[in-house]
Amino acid sequence: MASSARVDLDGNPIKPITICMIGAGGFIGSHLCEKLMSETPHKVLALDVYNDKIKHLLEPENAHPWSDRIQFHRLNIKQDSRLEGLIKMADLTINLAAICTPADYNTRPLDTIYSNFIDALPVVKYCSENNKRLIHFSTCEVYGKTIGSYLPKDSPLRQDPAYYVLKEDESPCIFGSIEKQRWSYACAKQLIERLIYAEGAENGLEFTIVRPFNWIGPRMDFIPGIDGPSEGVPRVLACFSNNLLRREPLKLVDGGQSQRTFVYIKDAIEAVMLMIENPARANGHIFNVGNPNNEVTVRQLGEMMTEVYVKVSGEPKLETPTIDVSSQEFYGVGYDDSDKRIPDMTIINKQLGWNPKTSLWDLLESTLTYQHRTYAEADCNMESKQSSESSKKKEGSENESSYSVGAIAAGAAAGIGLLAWGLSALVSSAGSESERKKKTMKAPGKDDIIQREEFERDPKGYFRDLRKN
Ligand SMILES: NC(=O)c1ccc[n+]([C@@H]2O[C@H](COP(=O)([O-])OP(=O)(O)OC[C@H]3O[C@@H](n4cnc5c(N)ncnc54)[C@H](O)[C@@H]3O)[C@@H](O)[C@H]2O)c1
Ligand SMILES: O=C(O)[C@H]1O[C@H](OP(=O)(O)OP(=O)(O)OC[C@H]2O[C@@H](n3ccc(=O)[nH]c3=O)[C@H](O)[C@@H]2O)[C@H](O)[C@@H](O)[C@@H]1O
Repeated sequence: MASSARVDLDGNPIKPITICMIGAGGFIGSHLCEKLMSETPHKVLALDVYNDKIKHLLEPENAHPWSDRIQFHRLNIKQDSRLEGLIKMADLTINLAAICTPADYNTRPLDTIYSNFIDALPVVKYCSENNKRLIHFSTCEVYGKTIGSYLPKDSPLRQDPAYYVLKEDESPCIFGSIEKQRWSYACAKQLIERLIYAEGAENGLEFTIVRPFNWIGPRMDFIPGIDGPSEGVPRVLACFSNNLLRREPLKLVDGGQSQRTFVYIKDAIEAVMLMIENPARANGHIFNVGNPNNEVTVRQLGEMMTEVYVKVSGEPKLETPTIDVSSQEFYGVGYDDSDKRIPDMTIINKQLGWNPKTSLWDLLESTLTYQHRTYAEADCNMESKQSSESSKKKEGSENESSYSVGAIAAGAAAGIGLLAWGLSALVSSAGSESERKKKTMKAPGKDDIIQREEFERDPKGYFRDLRKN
């Protein structure tokens, strides 16, 4: 609970501050808001186009002790004159807003570049001009590919950490050619990092840059056809969760050979909290935030998620749990990939004493338990539609076990995540006859459908119009 006796890493009392959080309604923002509300006295001005992932923190009927400490402002930072005023009202701005799903980088490169560079410019400018501290969310993708990936496949140097460990102050940023539009995101993020760094050097902007390395957990992205467009392609955790929920084989892009390190969102949020509350130690730094101990190939991730899902759902494993797809088929022309991402932890360790704690198995178990409860148990099987009322009651009475009360309460009571683009999604699996199953999904909230439908009708036009402004 919030307490006035809280101290920073140097033993100084932490004063309550006001935070302007842009992109507060997203995956990371929702977890950060939850943490700030439940464990600190800080105030949050939460800015986003959507708020469905933080609705459970905002609803007055829940009579939260923090209701006077969080205020939602529905605005698009591309075109809203309220932005500067909100930044001025706060002590600290945290910018999370971005297009950050790889499926968009090569198919909507203009929107990706505008979102990650142009739209962030006014935020940096207002912070610099008004002497406000900025924590900006960049990405591990700024490192691009490892130096080792350019060595011959059988070179022993590929095993040498000097050729693959990614260091904030030493590693180069290695992207593919311009035709490989995958790198539009990384390149835009790199340039905004350079701009922020230059504002610090020339104009004294107090900044911290965060480079997340595949943070995963509950509420990440969307499940296509349930709380996102049926043709949408989210990040890998949601892609694989979707396949598992629908009893379809997991799709391994180009054989699933790329390697990633995954960190649990709750561990990563601890690192952000340390940055927020220790400005003297965090200002002027770029921090890798990841878990070097949780490295797997995407194929191994798929296999582990399959095993964990069998455990948490009680459903049998598919006869064919994975299939290979080419990146061109899955993402389209211009896709490319980061081969390996091991974060060096020296700087964050030295400055903030932070270390990740949760193993990959544990974080997948808690995340897939959430996914299963939120999505699978909210579905009604076609064949047993009549019994849906009793199952809804069961869903409402579920107790929280491995994840936060807030998240589960949101999933169960408010149907969080179940916003839906359509009233129902009929899904048939690609497995054997016994595994085949049809599902209808729960009805979404009316406001959410209207908002999302507008965007889904013409996402390109939506962003194109905004660019004109
Ligand atoms: N999740 C990760 O592991 C990860 C990894 C690397 C980098 N990041 C970076 O962290 C940040 C947050 O990521 P996330 O995973 O929470 O993504 P997210 O998509 O869940 O959240 C981003 C939020 O920003 C909002 N937003 C986008 N454009 C906006 C605009 N113009 N005006 C107002 N709101 C807008 C979106 O509505 C969304 O709620 C991003 O900058 C992303 O590039 C995340
Ligand atoms: O999370 C991060 O740290 C950063 O990396 C992500 O990029 P990436 O890891 O490539 O994105 P994912 O969608 O999570 O894909 C991971 C890997 O799984 C593969 N994949 C994805 C989806 C799928 O169904 N199957 C599959 O094999 C992809 O090709 C890729 O190799 C995104 O760019 C950002 O959210 C973020 O900046």
